[in-house]
Amino acid sequence: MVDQKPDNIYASPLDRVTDFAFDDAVARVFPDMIQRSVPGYTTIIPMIGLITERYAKSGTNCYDLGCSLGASTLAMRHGLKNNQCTLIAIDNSEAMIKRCEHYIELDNGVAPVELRCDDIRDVEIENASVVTLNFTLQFIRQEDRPEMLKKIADGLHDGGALILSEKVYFEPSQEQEILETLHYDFKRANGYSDLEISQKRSALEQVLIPETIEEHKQRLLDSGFSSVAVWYQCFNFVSLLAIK
Ligand SMILES: C[S@@+](CC[C@H](N)C(=O)[O-])C[C@H]1O[C@@H](n2cnc3c(N)ncnc32)[C@H](O)[C@@H]1O
Ligand SMILES: O=C(O)C(=O)C[C@]1(C(=O)O)C=C[C@@H](O)C=C1
Repeated sequence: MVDQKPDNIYASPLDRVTDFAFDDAVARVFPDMIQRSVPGYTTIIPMIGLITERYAKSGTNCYDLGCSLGASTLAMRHGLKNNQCTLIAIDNSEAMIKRCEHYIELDNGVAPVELRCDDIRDVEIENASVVTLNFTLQFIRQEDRPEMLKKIADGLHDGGALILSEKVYFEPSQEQEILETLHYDFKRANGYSDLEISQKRSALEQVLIPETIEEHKQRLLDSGFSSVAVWYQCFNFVSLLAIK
């Protein structure tokens, strides 16, 4: 078993809250952290498998960009049971990749998985039928996002799919306030204290930059995708399916 712990990273008062990073401490608590923090995560993961099954084509590559511990990777792998594809999972956090290796070893899927520790902005996307960005693009600098999405669209075959899950924000601000409040209610219902919520909020402020659903849709269309649908939303977390 890979050792994993409950998330109490922000439970005690910190003198100074530093920027959130995907380091060893986060990697150790990550399964607990993401499930308790992202409304709908436990629904989105199996649906990534289902979407992969529909769009994957034998003889192509499937990519999971920002794979963390491989939850989305393994969902994709299970969706590949009827296809001969190579699954390429990439993350630039060494702590995540080291642990991800163990989770992949423990899994009984058959599709070969290539695990790479690399910056997804620097890797080539080629001969692809399915690409997943499950809560990763939000951590990429905004000015780098158009090029990243254009590279993905260029690397996909016609009819190929990008699954893009993101935290989003809303305009007008009243809508934002309602959905953000419900997100914090979700965290509280999952056992996070007000202190944990506020310290994590400060840690993420400069690191996780959400955009509106409209901005995401327009940029995907501008990047070369022919259609974009929101297939899932819970509060301020959404998942889009973009088809080339
Ligand atoms: C919220 S997690 C992704 C969760 C994962 N996809 C899942 O479904 O469980 C975001 C991941 O993106 C990775 N990441 C952020 N920026 C990256 C970059 N430029 N290149 C590669 N990975 C990156 C982080 O290290 C982190 O593991
Ligand atoms: O928005 C928040 O408050 C979160 O905790 C979200 C979020 C995410 O969307 O990735 C941020 C960091 C961790 O990876 C887990 C969850």
